[in-house]
Amino acid sequence: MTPPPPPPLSPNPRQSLAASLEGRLIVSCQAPPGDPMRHTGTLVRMALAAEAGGAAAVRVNEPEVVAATVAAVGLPVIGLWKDGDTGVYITPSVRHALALVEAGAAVVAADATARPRPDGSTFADLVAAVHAAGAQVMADVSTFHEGREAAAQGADLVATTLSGYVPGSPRRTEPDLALVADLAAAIGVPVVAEGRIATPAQAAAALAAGASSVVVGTAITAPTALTRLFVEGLPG
Ligand SMILES: CC(=O)N[C@H](C=O)[C@@H](O)[C@H](O)[C@H](O)COP(=O)(O)O
Repeated sequence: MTPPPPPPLSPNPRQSLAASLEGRLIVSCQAPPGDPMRHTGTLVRMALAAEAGGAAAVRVNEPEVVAATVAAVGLPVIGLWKDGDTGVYITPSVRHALALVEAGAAVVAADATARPRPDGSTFADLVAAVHAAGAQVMADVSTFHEGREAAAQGADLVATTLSGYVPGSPRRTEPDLALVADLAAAIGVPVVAEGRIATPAQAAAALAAGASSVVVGTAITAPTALTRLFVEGLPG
């Protein structure tokens, strides 16, 4: 009797998530404090629209919104938890990170700059805790050095999110494609281009610079900021 065929190899979830994002768009569905769009049901609808439009994943703020998005949307959810707006405010502690995993985030995005974290932990502590809980980590960095360190500390993805937004990182109006290119040439984990990508051409340029995927937020999901841009562009 011929033996039964071996069971199919179980896919490595880490590799399969990275593969599902390769060359694709991630939509950041967030709204700042006080914005009329900052409403869980509204943010979930933004994520559904991103899914309908062909996005590969969504990036979502706060555990409650992560949980509601996971329940309604069939895409991987990259969760972050913004707490405050100075210093380390994107998923600043291990507690914040684990709350996002508990809410169903497949990936936790967290500040991976060298600045002190409020719970005294290191970025490596956060990576270890998130991995032990079964999720992956996207390191939000502002410089090449931080990106290389984050990869060495076990980050699964490195994103240019904080370039231009921390002390010592010059304010910019354009995406930091030089940082994308430098990181992509130097580190062995996927580099995500994020921050000020405002057009499809800029998204394509980010991929050409070596990004494995591209996050777009404001240009897709921020009607208040976009309205203001048009209003300020009018004469008088
Ligand atoms: C610096 C910071 O706190 N960035 C945040 C990170 O989650 C969001 O406010 C941005 O909207 C997001 O990075 C996407 O960028 P853009 O909206 O430029 O496409």
